[in-house]
Amino acid sequence: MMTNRLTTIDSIIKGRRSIKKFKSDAVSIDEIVSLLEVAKWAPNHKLTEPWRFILFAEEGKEAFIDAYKKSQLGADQTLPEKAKKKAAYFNQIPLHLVVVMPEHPRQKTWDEDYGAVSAMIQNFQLAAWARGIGMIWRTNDWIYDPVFREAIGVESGEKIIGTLMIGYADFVPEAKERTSIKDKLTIVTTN
Ligand SMILES: Cc1cc2nc3c(=O)[nH]c(=O)nc-3n(C[C@H](O)[C@H](O)[C@H](O)COP(=O)(O)O)c2cc1C
Repeated sequence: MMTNRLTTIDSIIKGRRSIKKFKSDAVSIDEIVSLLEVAKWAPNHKLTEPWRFILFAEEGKEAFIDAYKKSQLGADQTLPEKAKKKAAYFNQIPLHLVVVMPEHPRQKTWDEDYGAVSAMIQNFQLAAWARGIGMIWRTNDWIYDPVFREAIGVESGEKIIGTLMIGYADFVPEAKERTSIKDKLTIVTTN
């Protein structure tokens, strides 16, 4: 019994991939909310729960894409071809979830909060993967752009940790090799 459970957890961790090609099928907002309810059980020091989320779904996706486009306008206020293509690609993705962290002024707490949000996001990715939902965690340059931040209502003193682009996978890429832990691990057994 225990072995089976561990095998399942291990295979979800190892089998999850970042997804870039999605089916057009909608993902239920309620399901995302339930997955976030699961993911919130991530370790977080002093229970700061240092996260909030903005979910862009249905017609709301346009607000996300408009914010992206606004951040990409050239000096002549035109949208470069590359950004137009990206915007069209984003439009095909069922959901966009922006993860936001309050930036604590104390470095130690900031570091702990960033660790907690990262753990929360990975919980979310894994819980979603176990239910057949894929995503990619993106940290593109424009999430740092004040134009994008303001357009989606991120306040000063908040950091966008990433955008999660979510849907059912249309293509699951091959796993990229990981280094053997033997090359990364020092074991100390004597004093
Ligand atoms: C903090 C963080 C930021 C990432 N940002 C991007 C990104 O901006 N664009 C992208 O294509 N992938 C991004 N990724 C996904 C990684 O590239 C991906 O996890 C890695 O290539 C391994 O692939 P896998 O997740 O399928 O195992 C990010 C992952 C993390 C953890």
